[in-house]
Amino acid sequence: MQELGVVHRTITRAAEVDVKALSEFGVSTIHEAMGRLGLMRPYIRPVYPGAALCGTAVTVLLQPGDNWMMHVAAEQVQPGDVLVAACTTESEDGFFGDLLATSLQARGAAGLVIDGGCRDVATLQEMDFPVFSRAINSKGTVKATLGSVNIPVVCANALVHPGDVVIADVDGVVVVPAARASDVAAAARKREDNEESKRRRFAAGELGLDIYSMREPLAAAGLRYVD
Ligand SMILES: O=C([O-])CC(=O)C(=O)O
Ligand SMILES: [Mg+2]
Repeated sequence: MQELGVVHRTITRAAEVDVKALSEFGVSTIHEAMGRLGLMRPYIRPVYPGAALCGTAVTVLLQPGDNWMMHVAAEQVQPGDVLVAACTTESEDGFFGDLLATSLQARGAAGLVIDGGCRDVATLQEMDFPVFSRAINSKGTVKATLGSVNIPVVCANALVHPGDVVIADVDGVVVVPAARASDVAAAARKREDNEESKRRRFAAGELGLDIYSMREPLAAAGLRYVD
């Protein structure tokens, strides 16, 4: 996050096949599958119900109150990319709205994750352009200060390199490093299959106490039942 005034035009995106594989899983499953890593802070929320996205990161570092770099970043977006916008300091300004969304959508973007504010939300919902932000805020921004595009950024506590896979749904936002995308997708599949068998047992009335063999360790820990 140190390099200002630069646009990296060549980035290595995660393989399409891995992005597609990851798109089949929810954020919680992927976060667990990668060893409980990669989550953004939970204050990043979808701006409308049902918003969800999965794609490769194009990153942008913004200055507070200034969305100049969003327009610079738009040119670097390719179909299937998710724009990930970090800010040099905490800011809830309305950096993004339906005009920028129209531009990104025209370039095939899969959505936006921004550690800042977003506006024009009703139109974004109509457009079905998924945005995850820290605030919904009408407050306008100027175009005067350089940031950077496609540098590694920290967005809501998550380190994001250009080309990483970003997945967002109602549970939150998770970032999978491009080099781990294939392994994490395989681990997520395994986890989901395992959960499905547990789901069936819970539905049939079995208790977690028995499914997870908890009775013995609970007794060893001194748990007493009083009738
Ligand atoms: O224009 C801006 O600065 C942000 C906005 O509202 C839009 O993109 O529609
Ligand atoms: Mg607007």
